[in-house]
Amino acid sequence: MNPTTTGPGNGHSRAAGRGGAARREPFGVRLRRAMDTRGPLCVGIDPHAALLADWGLGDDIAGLERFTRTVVEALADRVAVLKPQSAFFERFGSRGVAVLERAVAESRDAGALVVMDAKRGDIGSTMAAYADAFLDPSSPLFSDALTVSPYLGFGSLRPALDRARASGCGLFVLALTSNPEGAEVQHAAGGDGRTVAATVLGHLARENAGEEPLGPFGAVVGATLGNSLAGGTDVDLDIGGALLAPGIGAQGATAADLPRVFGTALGNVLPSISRGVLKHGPSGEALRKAAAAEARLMAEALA
Ligand SMILES: O=c1ccn([C@@H]2O[C@H](COP(=O)(O)O)[C@@H](O)[C@H]2O)c(=O)[nH]1
Repeated sequence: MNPTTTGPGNGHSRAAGRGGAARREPFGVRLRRAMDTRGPLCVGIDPHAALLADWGLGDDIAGLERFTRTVVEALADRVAVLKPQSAFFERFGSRGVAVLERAVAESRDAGALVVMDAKRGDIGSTMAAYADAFLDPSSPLFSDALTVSPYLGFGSLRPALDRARASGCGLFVLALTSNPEGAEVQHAAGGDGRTVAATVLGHLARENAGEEPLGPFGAVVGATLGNSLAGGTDVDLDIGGALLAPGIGAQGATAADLPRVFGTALGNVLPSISRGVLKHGPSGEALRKAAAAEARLMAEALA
């Protein structure tokens, strides 16, 4: 992470407008550049009730507003990616969503890429509406990328895949999640004998084929997976897209786990930390120091 970075690092300029009348560079190009110049780190904006209390804030809209503004002002001009967790905003209803809208716009204006962690997934016709909500440049929640769930069938994501590509955006598709319960679905074998995770990753590799330096479609693969991918699995993480790796910090994984989990795909990993950085607030300076230290650790681990 370059602490002196202040300009837009996301291929988006005010001149082009937030939605961007000019054609946006593909997400994989923008993400690679952001990781290379700002450091390979995604910081999650997860305003847990417990964190609001730790920061001396109320579990109310004013607390949510202050928390979010502090994180965006401290980090959006220097970290590669910010990842607001939509659930923590939705729980305050429309006023929480308004805070989220401002956070997305201000983060992007300050140069961070925004991955909206909303984990949407539905039948194709409804996926088209989710694509309108998060991947249409005219939407108030327009983000650089969206997390999506493939468990209604990878093909049900088609409207979001197409919209993301057309808008210069990306998707992160759940493949091997960081929580222990994920294995019962993701390691299950389908009719062809392949695990669900391998099938999802195979689809992503095909969608990204020919895209350099990274395709627009990434996978979520938890940093918590330990040795579970070491030999004897059908999982291939070389999908030509980024691997968003949550689970570092509060969920127990560390930078030292990354080489073991990701093997030859290590160079495409985007480590993600929420509480592990946010616990250093409410001081903006302390948040910046924590994020810079994590970015350094991650860069070393991925080198
Ligand atoms: O497999 C997954 C997918 C998403 N997440 C999300 O990342 C953050 C993790 O927060 P920490 O405080 O760093 O544990 C959170 O928003 C999750 O919903 C994940 O953890 N695992």
